[in-house]
Amino acid sequence: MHVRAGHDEVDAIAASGADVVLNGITGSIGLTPSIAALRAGSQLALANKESVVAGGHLLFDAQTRPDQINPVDSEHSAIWQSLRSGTHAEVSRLVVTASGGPFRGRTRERMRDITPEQALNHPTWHMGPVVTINSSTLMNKGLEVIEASRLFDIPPERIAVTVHPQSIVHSMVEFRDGATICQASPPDMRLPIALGLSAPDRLDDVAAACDWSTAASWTFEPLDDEAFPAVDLARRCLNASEKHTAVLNAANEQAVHAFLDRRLPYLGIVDTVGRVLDAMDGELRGAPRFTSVDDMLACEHEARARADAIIAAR
Ligand SMILES: NC(=O)C1=CN([C@@H]2O[C@H](COP(=O)(O)OP(=O)(O)OC[C@H]3O[C@@H](n4cnc5c(N)ncnc54)[C@H](OP(=O)(O)O)[C@@H]3O)[C@@H](O)[C@H]2O)C=CC1
Ligand SMILES: CC(=O)[C@@H](O)[C@H](O)COP(=O)(O)O
Ligand SMILES: [Mn+2]
Repeated sequence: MHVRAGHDEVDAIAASGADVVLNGITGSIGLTPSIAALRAGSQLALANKESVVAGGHLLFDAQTRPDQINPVDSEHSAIWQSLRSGTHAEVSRLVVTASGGPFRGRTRERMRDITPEQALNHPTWHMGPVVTINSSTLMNKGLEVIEASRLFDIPPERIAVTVHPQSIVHSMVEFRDGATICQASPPDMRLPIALGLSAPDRLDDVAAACDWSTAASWTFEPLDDEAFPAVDLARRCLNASEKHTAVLNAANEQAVHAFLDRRLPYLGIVDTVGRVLDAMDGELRGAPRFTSVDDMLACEHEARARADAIIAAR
């Protein structure tokens, strides 16, 4: 067996020219292997949403042919599958579903003393710590709106978010005639992962389908943007520039780790991200587009340093 480790080795493995490379790394550290896989001509099965959020055009410019990215994030896989029902010009809106996380229905006041243990208790999915905390703050949904807009070339104002606590409808596409097509299945990542690897073909018996022999309720409710401001913040970044979305993600990564280390209170996570964005806004608007991966890394480095300073000063 050959064991390889370290950042350069991850990039080298991604660049090996496999038919499909699945990127399931957490964080924007996943961008360079994504770029390496695309440049090598591999199909990229992408769970690492941070590649899209932090990399912006750097990711898409690395493609050697159209449609080289197979979305694996469950919502984006659902949209990708639903988009088979019509053309891009026929799409009216994308509707991204959110579980609402463990604190759905709470006011901000009732979220002041949340502990890492409480926030790591996702109601429907078993996932790694960073994405689980992001689901609880709804920052995951903010990142996913950015991801959807860029993957499917749909502007933010035509992407809705609806809270669906059962996580059965993984997202939907509304078409111009009023039809809505969704992809539904019990929450199980084996399905989008398998499709990401096998597309355009479907494999047999990957995961359980919905059970129609017992009564079930699927509910949908609006997102409470006051209690969960992360989606609005992400939309503002998406409208502003690709540098804003990279800063959003980098500051959030620092804040989530600080919360998990008990150096930051729960409400401080999104608050810190907002403060970093406010501090860097003028600078980002002055040069909104990345000139290179090094430029992206420098931008992220500053965002992380500013987030760390805000966290340390609290
Ligand atoms: N879990 C899920 O259901 C879903 C996850 N995603 C996305 O997929 C990604 C992974 O999530 P998840 O599997 O939950 O996270 P986990 O924390 O369970 O796993 C993260 C993986 O990333 C690896 N990793 C972290 N840092 C580095 C690094 N610097 N270099 C190489 N590898 C690294 C870890 O390796 P090691 O173990 O060696 O530390 C680990 O294998 C995230 O972007 C998440 O948002 C999207 C949809 C669903
Ligand atoms: C499984 C998956 O794709 C996660 O990103 C999931 O979306 C998290 O669920 P919520 O963010 O909706 O709570
Ligand atoms: Mn998701």
